[in-house]
Amino acid sequence: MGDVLDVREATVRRDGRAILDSVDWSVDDGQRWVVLGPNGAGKTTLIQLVSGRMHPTSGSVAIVGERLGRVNLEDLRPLVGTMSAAVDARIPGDQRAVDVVRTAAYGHLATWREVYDPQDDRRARALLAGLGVGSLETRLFSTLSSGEKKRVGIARALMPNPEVLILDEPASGLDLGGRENLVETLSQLAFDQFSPVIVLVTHHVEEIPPGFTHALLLKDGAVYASGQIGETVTSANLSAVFGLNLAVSREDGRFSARKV
Ligand SMILES: Nc1ncnc2c1ncn2[C@@H]1O[C@H](COP(=O)(O)OP(=O)(O)OP(=O)(O)O)[C@@H](O)[C@H]1O
Repeated sequence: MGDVLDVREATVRRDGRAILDSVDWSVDDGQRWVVLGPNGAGKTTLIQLVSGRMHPTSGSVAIVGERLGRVNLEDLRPLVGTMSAAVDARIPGDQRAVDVVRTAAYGHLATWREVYDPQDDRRARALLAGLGVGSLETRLFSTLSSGEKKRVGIARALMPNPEVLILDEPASGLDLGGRENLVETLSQLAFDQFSPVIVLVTHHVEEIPPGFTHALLLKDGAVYASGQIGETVTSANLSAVFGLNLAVSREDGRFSARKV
């Protein structure tokens, strides 16, 4: 039983089809997970379950011991911070970076009152600085580059001090430099013992930051493999999941994969 996330035989049915099929997943404190799988494998659906945005059709999902269905989804949401393109798209562009982050303390997307707790203010600025965008705190969100927006989005997700940080394809759309810089920042977060549990959804093994400990491979809505990252992100497993012969290698904590 996972003490932070506990998913048991979770099935989600849509249009008569199991888009998530009897998924078991246990996540404990201190773990950093990557979720991999081809398009349509069910990654987004699983993330919606464990961030309290959707109920399973059958089976159970518990977040820090609180089981979906027994508590209000609204009460569970502050436990999970999410950074995704979908959340980014809802952030009003006329908000300053620091406001985008500190409003998250109250679950809002935009400033709705002028007076903030100075502690929130300090925390928002410290998170921006920690993510390397401290100098941009007064810039309007709409004027930030894609990479800068992603860093502000991660600071925002961390603001309520969640138990779980979910990063849904954080490197998508970034150029090579932006990706490498973000992977480095995420690696620092992964190695930081004070970071919450981290779940990273990605399509590319090159985007797995050093320091990640576990991997979950999804195929056709079901778990194909799950466990320690080195034993799970293997040539045999990825070849089976993606349906082509892949050679996976790992150097200095970084993975790469190519067709053979
Ligand atoms: N509301 C819905 N109704 C019907 N089918 C759905 C619904 N939501 C998702 N699906 C289907 O469920 C499957 C899994 O979708 P999901 O978005 O979870 O996959 P994913 O692994 O995140 O894919 P991608 O990598 O393309 O983002 C897909 O085939 C999708 O079309």
